[in-house]
Amino acid sequence: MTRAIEFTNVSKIYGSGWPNRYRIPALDKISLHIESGTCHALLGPNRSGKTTFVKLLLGLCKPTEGEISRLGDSPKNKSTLAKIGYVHENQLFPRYLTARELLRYYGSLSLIPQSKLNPKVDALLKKVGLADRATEPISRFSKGMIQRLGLAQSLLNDPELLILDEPTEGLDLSGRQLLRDVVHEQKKRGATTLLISHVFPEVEQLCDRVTVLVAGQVAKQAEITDLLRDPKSGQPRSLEDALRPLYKTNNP
Ligand SMILES: Nc1ncnc2c1ncn2[C@@H]1O[C@H](COP(=O)(O)OP(=O)(O)OP(=O)(O)O)[C@@H](O)[C@H]1O
Repeated sequence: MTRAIEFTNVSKIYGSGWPNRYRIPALDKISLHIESGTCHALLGPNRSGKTTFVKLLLGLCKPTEGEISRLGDSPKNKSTLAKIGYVHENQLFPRYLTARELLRYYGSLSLIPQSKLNPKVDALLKKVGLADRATEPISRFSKGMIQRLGLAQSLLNDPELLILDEPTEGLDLSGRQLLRDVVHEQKKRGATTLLISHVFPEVEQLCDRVTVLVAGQVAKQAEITDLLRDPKSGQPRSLEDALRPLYKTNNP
């Protein structure tokens, strides 16, 4: 198995004030890898460093120390961004564009040839349940509709790595099923999904493996099947029960 993501001894300290009067440690020498073709959950209490991990992965900020490999390359190599899809819990799109215009715009940025773009956009609008509202401006869309549009946008380039950052916020039951279908399709294609979530049942359903960050450090890494069984009694248990002790830990 190849590794889609690899962090080796990565730390990130934010500087704040002038000149860096306050130093805020967000990640502290974390090492972890994520195998290609799996769905991996990144969990942890508030301010444990999850967003910082994603920002480093996307090359939006630089590590203070350590090495990062993304799809076999450094995040400094921007060309691998074309192989990544990203969904954020609060998608911000130009509200005057229609759903179809928005997807065409992002598709052009992904260098999808024009001949393939229109059929692809129409297929994705259908997939996420927005085909009947494709020509309306996004300003008329509900939160769930915008989340669905964000999911469509993240799939335009058939991503090798799909990052889902709190993706179910605002999604109804069928939207959540859609998300499950998308993750299963990713796996079938041998593509990787990274899910950042506070919704444990969703993680139980979707993920193969889990990493829990606490106070900027890796507090646990395990197969989901191992976590869903109490090691002492052998009885089944929920992910929430398995991870509760880690969420009681105080952040720095
Ligand atoms: N741009 C920044 N400047 C200074 N400190 C920051 C910055 N971004 C994040 N931090 C700090 O880094 C730490 C980790 O934040 P981060 O957003 O990575 O956590 P998180 O696990 O995503 O939290 P949450 O679950 O609350 O979204 C926090 O103490 C936060 O205040």
